[in-house]
Amino acid sequence: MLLSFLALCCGGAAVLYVLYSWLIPAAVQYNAWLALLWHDAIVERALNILTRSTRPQRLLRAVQKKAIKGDPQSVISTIDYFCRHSEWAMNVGDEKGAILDSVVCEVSPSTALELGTYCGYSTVRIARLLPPGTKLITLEFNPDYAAVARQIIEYSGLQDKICLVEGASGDLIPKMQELFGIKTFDFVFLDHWKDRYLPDIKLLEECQLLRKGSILLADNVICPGTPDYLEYVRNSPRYESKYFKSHLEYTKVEDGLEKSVFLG
Ligand SMILES: C[S@@+](CC[C@H](N)C(=O)[O-])C[C@H]1O[C@@H](n2cnc3c(N)ncnc32)[C@H](O)[C@@H]1O
Repeated sequence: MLLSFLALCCGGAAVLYVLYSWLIPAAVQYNAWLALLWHDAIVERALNILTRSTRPQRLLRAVQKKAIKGDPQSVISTIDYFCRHSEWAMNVGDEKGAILDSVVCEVSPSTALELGTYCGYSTVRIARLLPPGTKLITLEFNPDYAAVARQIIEYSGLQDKICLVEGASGDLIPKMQELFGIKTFDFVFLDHWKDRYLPDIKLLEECQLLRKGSILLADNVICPGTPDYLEYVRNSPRYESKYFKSHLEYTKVEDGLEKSVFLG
């Protein structure tokens, strides 16, 4: 009796071990729907309850513990390591980040806007490549995320190159001229909620914040996806658009960035 009970327990533990350490990680690496459900709905909530902290707070602690203060590259590598080995997070990530880096270097913008800061990963990534004198304006409407992002930006030593504004893109875009004296943006990185991409570039157009040659770079155009935005930039005579194939951050699920040149 005791022996069969022990065998049952061992069998159950073995099944759980195989599920947790092999089957689930393999499934979430390759399936978009499972990846988002597992990382965002299950693991994040469970860890929030178990650790009585939020994912951005855990990410910030990893940076404060492991990254070199004042070294943006070390902050970026620490976040990537944390997201690959401890806990996934919705940063643009290292793979798409390399594409982002090459576009920022190519544009070398004098004025730059980011929609969607989250913990400041892409903000630090972009700001470290900006020419002297350029300030990146980044918008975030979640005050808890903005508070973490401020500390990560400060830790990376790039606070003089970044202006984090708390609020919704739809409210702030029309105020760019009044708040910052911006006439047009050379570079815009879109990485906020996906249903806002299209209304916000139309707003940027309406507010005349795009000039001939302005570059828009949009993340997650495949996963979770931005079909209305893609349809617009790929078919409008006002844009010349190109897709950069990659993967959803820290997974093998297809995702990519859409680079669109505003033609005026
Ligand atoms: C995918 S995350 C950004 C990730 C970040 N760009 C990175 O790569 O490190 C999207 C962020 O956009 C913010 N957000 C979504 N819609 C927004 C809006 N309309 N205005 C401002 N922030 C928004 C969310 O709160 C979230 O923090």
